[in-house]
Amino acid sequence: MITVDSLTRTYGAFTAVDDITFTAEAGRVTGFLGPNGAGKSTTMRIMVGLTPATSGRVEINGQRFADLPNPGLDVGVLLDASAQHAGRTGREILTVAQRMMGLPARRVDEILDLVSLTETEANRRVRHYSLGMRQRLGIATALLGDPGVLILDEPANGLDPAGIRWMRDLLRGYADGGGTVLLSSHLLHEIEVIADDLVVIGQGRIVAQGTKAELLRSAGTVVRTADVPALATALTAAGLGFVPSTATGGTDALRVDADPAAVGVVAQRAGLALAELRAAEGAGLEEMFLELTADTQREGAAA
Ligand SMILES: Nc1ncnc2c1ncn2[C@@H]1O[C@H](COP(=O)(O)OP(=O)(O)OP(=O)(O)O)[C@@H](O)[C@H]1O
Repeated sequence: MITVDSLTRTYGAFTAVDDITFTAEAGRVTGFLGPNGAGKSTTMRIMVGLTPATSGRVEINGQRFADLPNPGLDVGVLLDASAQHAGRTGREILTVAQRMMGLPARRVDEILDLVSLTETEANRRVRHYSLGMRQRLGIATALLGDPGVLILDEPANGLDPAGIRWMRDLLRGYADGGGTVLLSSHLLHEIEVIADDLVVIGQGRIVAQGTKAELLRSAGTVVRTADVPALATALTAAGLGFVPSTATGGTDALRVDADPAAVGVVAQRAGLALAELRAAEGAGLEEMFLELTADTQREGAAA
């Protein structure tokens, strides 16, 4: 379990992480989601002692990272897959880590097998690795000490669809076995399929958090009709909030902050024919993400 308590990090007058509090639970995959520059990497760097917090604290299974005697046995970390020594082979990098953690030599072969890096690939220098291979090696290093907690910053970056699927299955199995997984992404779709819980951050502040199911539920209803202005008038008269929806791919839809039954009643009373009426679910989460972070984005749209 990872506990983040009132964490703040400032750089001069700039607040990169602004009083954030959340928990990543054991047995669950927690997605840490936010647009570029939101503060995800800074938070993760603080978690593993690479950046000091200005205030607040982080505990990993009840202990500060700095107090863990052999951190690799408690927490696996992948912050930047390209930050590996380019002149070493994958096997050498894992062997150094294996020795530092005091693990048996056979663990290197086990882990290479687990991340599907072949013998030939393992003996190649990292400068010749593709980004996807670097991610696999980074995940291998994180998993080497069989830790109970994984902290992964954008781990799907550079993986092809089969690689993403592989990683998803691996992390799912890890969490199902009782592990804690915290993974960040600025891509909602990447995280939506794998996360059980979501923490959404924008401009250093948490803008939403909860189980994925809860956040999906709160996404409302997508409703499509040929006469959007009339529907908008009826919804306003009924006191229901709404925004234009892109979920249907057209401009003839709204997303309403109410359940489908309530929206259906409003439409029926207004004598409007509906082409579509459904819970917003996955599509709604994307809109919610864009909406939640719209005020706080620095670098344009998130996905
Ligand atoms: N050492 C530093 N000095 C000054 N500002 C910094 C420093 N490190 C990070 N920042 C700023 O803090 C903010 C948060 O950066 P961070 O890297 O944590 O964002 P992020 O959510 O990980 O973004 P991305 O998805 O782009 O990786 C950014 O505006 C960044 O420029």
